[in-house]
Amino acid sequence: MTRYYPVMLRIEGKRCVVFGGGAVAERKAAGLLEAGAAVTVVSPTLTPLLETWAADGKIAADRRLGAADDLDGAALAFAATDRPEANRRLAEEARLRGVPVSVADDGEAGDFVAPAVVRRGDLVFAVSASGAGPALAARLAGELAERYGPEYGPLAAALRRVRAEVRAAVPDAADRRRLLRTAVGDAALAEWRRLGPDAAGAVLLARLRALAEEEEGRRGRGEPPDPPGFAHFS
Ligand SMILES: C[C@@]1(CC(=O)O)C2=NC(=C\c3[nH]c(c(CCC(=O)O)c3CC(=O)O)Cc3[nH]c(c(CC(=O)O)c3CCC(=O)O)/C=C3\N/C(=C\2)[C@@H](CCC(=O)O)[C@]3(C)CC(=O)O)/[C@H]1CCC(=O)O
Ligand SMILES: NC(=O)c1ccc[n+]([C@@H]2O[C@H](COP(=O)([O-])OP(=O)(O)OC[C@H]3O[C@@H](n4cnc5c(N)ncnc54)[C@H](O)[C@@H]3O)[C@@H](O)[C@H]2O)c1
Repeated sequence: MTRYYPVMLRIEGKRCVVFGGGAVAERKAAGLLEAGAAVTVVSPTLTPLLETWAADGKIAADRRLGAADDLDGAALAFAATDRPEANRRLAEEARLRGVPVSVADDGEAGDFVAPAVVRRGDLVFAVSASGAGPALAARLAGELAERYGPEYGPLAAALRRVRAEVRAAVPDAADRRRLLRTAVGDAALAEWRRLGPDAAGAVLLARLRALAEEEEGRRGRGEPPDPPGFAHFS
């Protein structure tokens, strides 16, 4: 059993090679495109959607069997053919070149595994069962998608601006930390939604200070903080 280390990779514009052109390859290519990668699919056959992406220039497609030199200059590789021997061989070639590779039919044979992903703008949920049960990862990600709907996308964008404002305007570290915790409480999140993405930085900061003062008041009266999970910070 492998204990994986989760990361958020910057792969925009980087060459990512997917071997195979079936449903699994399509899913990996879709995830890579979401992150702006330069995707090359190498496979004798492609799904209709992969064909469309190739025709539209969204991906590069080489309609043939995968070969070792496809890996030259790659940042990531995915061995997602339906041929276990081909996947294993391509994974070995990737490793020789120092290219991290995932293996679709045998997670343990690769350097990394793909999580189930839910994107809400800057907010990204990635769930992994470390190869124990991809369907469980997919199910739990589905639950997160229901709990955290599309409204969390713009909300994260507003929070990014609030945070920039606080970092620029509040020199005291403890004060900053207190404000930035208040900025992710239920009341603040509702406020960022209400004010929308175009509110002036000074307005956002003024609202945040007011909310922090209300919170101080609650704390003074012995009432629970917002959000409740932050109790252990204070
Ligand atoms: C999460 C997700 C992300 C993605 O692919 O982008 C993903 N698999 C998904 C779906 C899925 N995959 C499979 C089923 C059928 C049910 C079942 O078999 O359980 C379903 C469910 C479905 O289709 O609904 C079959 C399967 N998958 C792997 C093997 C081989 C093996 O176990 O080693 C086999 C058997 C093949 C065979 O029998 O021939 C291997 C891997 N699949 C992984 C990721 C990595 C581990 C992640 C983890 O454990 O968390 C890993 C190790 C490598 C990798 O691919 O990175 C995506 C859900 C996306 C979403 O819907 O949100
Ligand atoms: N990791 C996962 O999420 C997951 C999920 C389901 C299945 N699987 C495994 O992944 C494999 C692929 O699944 P699929 O549904 O996409 O299969 P598929 O049969 O739909 O597609 C396989 C693709 O690989 C291509 N191919 C075959 N040999 C090749 C080679 N040497 N080089 C390049 N391309 C080659 C085929 O032309 C085809 O396009 C399955 O065999 C299964 O073992 C993995």
